[in-house]
Amino acid sequence: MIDVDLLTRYYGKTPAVQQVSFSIDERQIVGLLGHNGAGKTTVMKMLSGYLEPSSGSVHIGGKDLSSDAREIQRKLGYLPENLPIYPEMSIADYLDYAAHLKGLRTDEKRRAIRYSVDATELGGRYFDTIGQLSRGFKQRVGVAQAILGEPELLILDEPGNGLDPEQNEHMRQLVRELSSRATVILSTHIMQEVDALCERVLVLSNGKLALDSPLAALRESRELLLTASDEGINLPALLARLPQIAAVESLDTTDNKLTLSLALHEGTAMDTAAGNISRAVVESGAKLYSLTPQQRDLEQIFREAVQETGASHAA
Ligand SMILES: Nc1ncnc2c1ncn2[C@@H]1O[C@H](COP(=O)(O)OP(=O)(O)OP(=O)(O)O)[C@@H](O)[C@H]1O
Repeated sequence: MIDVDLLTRYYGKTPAVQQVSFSIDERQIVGLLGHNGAGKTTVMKMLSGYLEPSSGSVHIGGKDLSSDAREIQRKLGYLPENLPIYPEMSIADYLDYAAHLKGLRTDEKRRAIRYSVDATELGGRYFDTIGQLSRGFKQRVGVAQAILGEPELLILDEPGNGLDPEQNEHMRQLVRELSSRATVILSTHIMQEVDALCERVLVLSNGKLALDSPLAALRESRELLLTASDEGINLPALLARLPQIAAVESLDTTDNKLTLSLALHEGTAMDTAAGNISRAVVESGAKLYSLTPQQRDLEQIFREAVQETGASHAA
């Protein structure tokens, strides 16, 4: 669906985005993450054809954005970070104008506007002037224009911006619904948003791609926490000899109870490892109290990815 190759953008001499490459399949929800100034908005502007790259290319649906921008933009919905919404217009007039810019014909236009207004729950404010709306409602108007005409690709720069928790949940449901027929790329600072919505994450750091991974692979734990009775056997040494175990760390030994952290080798199936570990503990004569996968902390993973690029950037 999207192929981005060595995308680079300078503002004067400042490199905002450097040699970013990735491909996204149809109907995925991909989160674009990064600290302030990491380059998210610059990437999104380039993907939507509103900013020219200094070098590199973007292909969408097999077409080159640099030569087929108008055609691509008809099938693309873009929610910019700072909405270029006209304060003196009513929602009705603005959406009519946005639909016209998208090249929708009269009959399609009416249907598309009705769908957008219903999906963003703007019906009750349809004839209100945009300038009088709250930040959250303005954001919804921005989303309404982005989804006009059922785009195949949606680029949403901080869609949760300015929304209260209830509106945010509604937004997430809408994004999930839209993703049944569109590819969605959204930028966010909020980890719960990524957790709740995204199948894949791209992390930008200092304009470079620091991480590109399915979320499930990031969540996958390679550590188990074990508690067992302390029967005077050297359980850490015994478990360290199991082929699935890369390292054993003793966390606590109180009240005749051992707490161990067990790191598995890469590629080891959690079920196989857990079966072997529990068998080894029981056969040693100790009582197994618990054996649970340790949750990987997404915030921590992102921090590490950003630190690594920061280090290589500074080097
Ligand atoms: N028009 C501009 N002129 C000069 N520098 C710019 C311009 N727009 C962005 N930059 C710089 O490019 C870098 C990337 O900015 P960008 O807005 O893409 O980051 P971001 O990840 O979207 O940040 P935020 O989360 O704060 O919106 C920053 O160093 C920023 O200062």
